[in-house]
Amino acid sequence: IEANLGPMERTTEPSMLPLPEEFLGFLRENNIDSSIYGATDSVPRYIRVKPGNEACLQELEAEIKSKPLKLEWLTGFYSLPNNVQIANTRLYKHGLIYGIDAASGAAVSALNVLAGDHVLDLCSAPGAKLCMILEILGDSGSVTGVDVSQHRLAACRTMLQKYSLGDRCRLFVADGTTFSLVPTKRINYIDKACCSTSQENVDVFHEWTSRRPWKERKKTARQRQIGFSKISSVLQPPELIFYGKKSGVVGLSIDEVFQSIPGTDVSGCGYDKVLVDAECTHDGSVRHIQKFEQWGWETLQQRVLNAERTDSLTVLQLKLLTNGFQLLKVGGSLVYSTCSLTIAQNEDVVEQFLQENASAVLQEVEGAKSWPCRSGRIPKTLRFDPWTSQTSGLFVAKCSKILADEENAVLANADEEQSDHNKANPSQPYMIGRKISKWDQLRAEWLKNNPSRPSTVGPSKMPRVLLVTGSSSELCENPVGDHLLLKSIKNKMDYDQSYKFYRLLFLS
Ligand SMILES: C[S@@+](CC[C@H](N)C(=O)[O-])C[C@H]1O[C@@H](n2cnc3c(N)ncnc32)[C@H](O)[C@@H]1O
Repeated sequence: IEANLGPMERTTEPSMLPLPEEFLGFLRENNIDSSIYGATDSVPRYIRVKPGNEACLQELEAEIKSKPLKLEWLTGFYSLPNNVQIANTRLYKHGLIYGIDAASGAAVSALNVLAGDHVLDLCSAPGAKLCMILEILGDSGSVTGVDVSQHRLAACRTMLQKYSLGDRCRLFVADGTTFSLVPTKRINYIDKACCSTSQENVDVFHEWTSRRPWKERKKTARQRQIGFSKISSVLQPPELIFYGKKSGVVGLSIDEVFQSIPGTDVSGCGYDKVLVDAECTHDGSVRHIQKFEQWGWETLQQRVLNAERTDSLTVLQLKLLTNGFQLLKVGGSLVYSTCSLTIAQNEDVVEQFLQENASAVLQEVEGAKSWPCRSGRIPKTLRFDPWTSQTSGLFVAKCSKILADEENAVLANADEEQSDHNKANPSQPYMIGRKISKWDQLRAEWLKNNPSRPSTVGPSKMPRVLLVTGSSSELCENPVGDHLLLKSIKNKMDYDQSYKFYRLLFLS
């Protein structure tokens, strides 16, 4: 594994921390070098400066008596000696700088957020990455932050308010594995028939305030509950704990904001960018591990290493990644990151996800060639660690959502097909695209060049079967139309199955 990961520049010095035996066992099991916990002194403290406030850094320098060093590889980031405290400085108190590790900044940068994007941050609390996304977004688009922990998300809300970044943000306490709300701006694209919108609820969201009377909050919660039972079968409805003036919520009815899109329909109206900064064992976060010195090393076993927790974590990570991808629009990008250095929580999760999702394609992270990080075990994935990067440990993988390859090929020939189609004699069989010759050779080459997308599915190596069917080569104006087409194919398959032509085990 180490050979695949590439060399980690390190010393053989053991950790200076009195790590407990169970933790050392966990590190050995996962091939993680315990000396990273001795590298804490060489990992600087990083700050990000709100764009346009770089000139104030001289004032910071005078206050902390140390010069912030500009990070050449990451815009807006500066490093400080790790023993410097910024909490009492004017810039920090006025929300012009905030602490965020450079590796975390790289994960956000990998997302390549553009003006106007609608972004989903599926595990957003306490919110450093969310703040950075909002800063990059500026005055367009929206960000939806989701976290299962109410108190952590409340801290995130405080952060947004302190840094005056909440205008385009909405925050939901919800389970990221089942969250299913798309950006409200995209709702027009959805066939209203699939999401019943009640006309009885005429109440709309007014500007958010933390001082809404208790009665009003209760009324809203009750209406939302009613709306939800009509719209979706999700058991625990998301709780909206904050929304900014331009987050797309103000002026909408409860039904409109809590419109849940069933299953695969989301592709046409989903988010442009999704960040899944998943819950993990935090073993790469050297500062986090250091804190157990104060919290007591015995709690590390229960908080980090509990076997039940670590086993179910990979299941949770895969579910978060899968649901995040489900909510991504076709053509959008998703970044999966964790602050664990284990293979199980990173490459293994990504590999399994790619096997199960044919429309997910791993992408090279733009600009990463100049970043001080290593490649993960899967090409195109990145690993940051204290020795190589002088940052906390972080794994980053980026993927995009494409139409299935075959559909792409059909689209590429769309013009050609269109003219053929116009000339076609309806009594003759209709052919899509060019005739494919040398099929077996092409297939073998493709499989060799795409090892992450094998011809089999899952550990039992079921063959992956592609069913090609045909319809008009013009895309349906409404994405639901294409979904209905897929449903009609499934009906045909079910019919075949019921007559035992073949057994339908998977349909993706
Ligand atoms: C690594 S932290 C995220 C850090 C955050 N992105 C930031 O930059 O500050 C992981 C978060 O995932 C949240 N989490 C755990 N299980 C979740 C779930 N099922 N759905 C959504 N969030 C979850 C945790 O509460 C925690 O806040």
